[in-house]
Amino acid sequence: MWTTAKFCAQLPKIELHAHLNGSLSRDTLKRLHIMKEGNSADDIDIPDITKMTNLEECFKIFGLAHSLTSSPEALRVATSDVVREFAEDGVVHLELRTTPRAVESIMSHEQYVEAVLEEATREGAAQGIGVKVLLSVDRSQGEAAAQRVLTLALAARRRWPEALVGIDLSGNPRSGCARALLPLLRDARARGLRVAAHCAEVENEAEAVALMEAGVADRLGHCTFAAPGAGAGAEAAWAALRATRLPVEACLSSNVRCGTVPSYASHHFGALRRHNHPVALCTDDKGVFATTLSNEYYLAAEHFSLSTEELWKLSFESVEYTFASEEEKQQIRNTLLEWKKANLAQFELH
Ligand SMILES: CNc1ncnc2c1ncn2[C@@H]1O[C@H](COP(=O)(O)O)[C@@H](O)[C@H]1O
Ligand SMILES: [Zn+2]
Repeated sequence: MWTTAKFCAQLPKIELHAHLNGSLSRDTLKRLHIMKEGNSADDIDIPDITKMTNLEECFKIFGLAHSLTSSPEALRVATSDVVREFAEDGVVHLELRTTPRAVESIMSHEQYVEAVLEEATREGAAQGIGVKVLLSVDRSQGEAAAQRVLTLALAARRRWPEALVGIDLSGNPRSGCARALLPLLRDARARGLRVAAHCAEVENEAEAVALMEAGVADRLGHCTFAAPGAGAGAEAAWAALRATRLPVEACLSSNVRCGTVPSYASHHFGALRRHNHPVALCTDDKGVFATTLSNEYYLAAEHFSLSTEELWKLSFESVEYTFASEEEKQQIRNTLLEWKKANLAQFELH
C-alpha cells in the first residue's frame, strides 16, 4: 500500500514553471564548482535555505548558480542534470525557462541559448520526457535586454521549432517595470510565441492588473497578491485574475520560503481551487527551495486535504496549460490515463 508521499512520487507530473539556474541541485553545484576550480577546490559554501525568509535572500543564491554556469560546458552539465532530475522525480513534461547570459570572451548570448536548447532536447529524448524551453526576460535589465531576448527566441525557434515555445517575464519583482515591457510581450505573442509572466509576486496592484488586462500572457506565475485576503489592492487584482481565466503556476514552497505567503495552509492555491480557477503546481526553483515537484504535490495533499483522485486530476488538468502541441498533449493525457488504470488499487487505498 502506497503512502501519499509515494503516490505523489509515482504520479506522472507536469512541470510548467522551473528556472534553470534556480533548479540546480547541491550535487550539480558541487560538480560545477569542481569543474571551475579544479579537483583540489575547497568545499563550496552553499547558503542554508532553511534560514531563508525573504525574496532578497533568495535572489542572492542565484548569484552563486550564475557564477558556476558561466561557460557553455557548465551550462550543458547544468541543463542535463536538471532535466534528468525532473525525469527521476516522475515529471513527464517539463517546461524549463532561463535568462540568456553572455560572459565576456567566454560565452555569447547565442552560445548560451545553443547550449541549453541542445542539451535540453538531447537529455529530454534520452529520458523519454517532453522538454520545452522558454527564454526569460529579466525585468530588472530593462527594455533593450528584453528586446534582445525576443530576438534570440525568434532565432532559436527557427533552429529548434519544437522545443523553443515562448518567453517568460521574471526577475526581481521589486526592480524594473513590467508595464514598460507589455508592448514587447504583445509583439512576442503576435509572432506566435507563448508568454508566461510572473505576476503579483509582491504587492503591486497597478502592475498586476495592467499585466492581466493587457491580454499578453498565456499563463501567470505566482499571483500571490492577487488573492483574497492578501492585503491592499489584492481584491481588485483577484477580480481581474478571475476575469482572465488564465492558468496560475502555483509555487507553494517558493512563496512560503520567500515569505510572500505566511503559511502553506493559507496559500492562495486553496482559493484558486475553491473558485475553480485553473491552477498547476510547480517548483519555481527546486534547488534554491530544496524541493521536488513530488514534494509540492505532497504539500498540497497535506495542507488542502486532497485525495489521490484530486491529485491525479490536478496533474491531468495541467496538461491543458502546457505549451505543447495538441498531439503531444494527447500523448501526455494517455500516459496519465494508462498510469491510472495500472494503479487503480493505489487510489482506492487512500
Ligand atoms: C523566487 N521567485 C522568482 N521571481 C522572479 N524571478 C525569479 C524567481 N526565481 C527565479 N527567477 C529568475 O530566474 C533566474 C534564475 O534562473 P536563470 O538564470 O534564468 O536560469 C533569476 O535570476 C531570476 O531572474
Ligand atoms: Zn519563477
